[in-house]
Amino acid sequence: MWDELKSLAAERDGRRIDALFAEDPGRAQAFSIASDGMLFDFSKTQIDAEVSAALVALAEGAEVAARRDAMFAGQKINETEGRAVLHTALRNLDGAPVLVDGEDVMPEVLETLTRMEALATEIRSSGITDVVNIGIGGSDLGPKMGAIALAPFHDGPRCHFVSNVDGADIADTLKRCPPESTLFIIASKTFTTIETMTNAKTAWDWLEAQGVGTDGKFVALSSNLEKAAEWGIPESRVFGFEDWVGGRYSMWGPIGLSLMIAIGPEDFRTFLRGGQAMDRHFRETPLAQNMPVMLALVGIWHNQILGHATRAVLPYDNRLARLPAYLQQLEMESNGKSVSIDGADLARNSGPVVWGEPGTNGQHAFYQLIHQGTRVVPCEFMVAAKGHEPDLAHHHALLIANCLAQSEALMRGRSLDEARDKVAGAFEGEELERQARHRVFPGNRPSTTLIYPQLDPETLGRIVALYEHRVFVEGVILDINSFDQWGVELGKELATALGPMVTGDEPADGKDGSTRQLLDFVHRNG
Ligand SMILES: O=P(O)(O)OC[C@H]1O[C@](O)(CO)[C@@H](O)[C@@H]1O
Repeated sequence: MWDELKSLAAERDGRRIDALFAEDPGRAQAFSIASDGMLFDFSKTQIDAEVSAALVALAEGAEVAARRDAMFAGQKINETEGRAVLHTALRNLDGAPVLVDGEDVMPEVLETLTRMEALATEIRSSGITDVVNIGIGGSDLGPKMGAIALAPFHDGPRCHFVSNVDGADIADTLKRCPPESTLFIIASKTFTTIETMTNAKTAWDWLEAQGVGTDGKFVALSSNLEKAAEWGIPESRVFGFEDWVGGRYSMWGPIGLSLMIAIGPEDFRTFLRGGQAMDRHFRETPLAQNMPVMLALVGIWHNQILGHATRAVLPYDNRLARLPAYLQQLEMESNGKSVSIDGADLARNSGPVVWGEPGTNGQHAFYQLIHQGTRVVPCEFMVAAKGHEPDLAHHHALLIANCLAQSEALMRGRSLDEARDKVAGAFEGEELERQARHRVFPGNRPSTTLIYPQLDPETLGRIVALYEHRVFVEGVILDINSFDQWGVELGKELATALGPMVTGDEPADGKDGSTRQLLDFVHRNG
């Protein structure tokens, strides 16, 4: 099927997307999927009925449906770590049994959720003014992205997120927090991550130095209950989760506690319900109408078939400002691999480089390259039909107009003739030609748009689950294990070894010339 897709791509080389709309008045509807009030429109791509059928056949050939069912059934599909992959159990609110090694995990999942809700309710009414989530990667990006996204629903204490081992992060945060009314959440699946442990210790020392003490000031979220216990945090304030919740898939459970405290248990449940609705859609809808499946297949068409190495995620929703960063971990840590599940070299490129910024800001920064650069960057637009500021509806109308204008401009472009007309009054002769050429937009650049009524907890849940399943489908088709992350290990090991060389406690013998030179600079200037 890969070869067939390559030849379909070759046959379509140079064919204009706008011409496809002219040929087929029903194109927009035919290449869109509506589900639970959201609409995913992928009609502004070169995908036509034949390509779409071949992409779906690719997914069928990779047994996406069977692998999906194996994931939901608790099979150990994370094969390099021998683990099940069951973040979906965290949003399985009706409690239908989910078995791991023959045991139903749901009673414990729901009990933990209830305990989290009790603590969140207590904290929201206890005079705590500030909550600081200390975590990194999956223990930071999800709740932080969610807290920004759901700002209109934020009626709990202020929430801060400290992740970087750079002392600037915690120092700047602590300046904004009153010690007597601040709660710290240590969020770490392993409870060994150096950044998180270093920041947690600094917070601990700070409270002691302020004369406030640490009693009742810490909560721990982890799979490593033994390590959490070493901190002396009372059991009632430790929330465990199992190893079948991957870090970057963990915001639905205990790692989401800061978000739950911010928006309240009820809205957090609504967020879970949104994720659950997307799970239902993913499990029950035929592949060709399945939103995560088609989102993944559009990505495969652009990356593995057409060779576009990056993808821009462009939310026209300022509160989704951290979504691109969240998706970078979700997608690149999951599918940035060079070996297939059986350990052989990957037959094709791994997942794309994902990047982005909210619109309209990005328009005034990097869109120049997207429109006129030599490389094609497939764009993923997102926008809400309605904002949360009824008095500022004119802002929202402008926002939507800009979002739609960008996908139209990318598709249509501007021809040399049109560019000549633009500058005809100002230049003539050779200069007119030269000036006109600078104003040509090649167009025919693909984009998709995800549109939803309004960014609320349920919609956010749907969007996050949509992308999780997209990553899963892409991983299955590429034959990648999307649930391990061995590629982060080497840097961690080398950083541990370099620590004493930075402080001067050990010589830098054996290091390469560049590393020695950089260490030398630090020693002379630090
Ligand atoms: O939650 P932990 O164990 O502190 O890990 C934080 C992050 O570090 C990583 O392991 C990568 O270094 C991520 O996968 C994870 O989300």
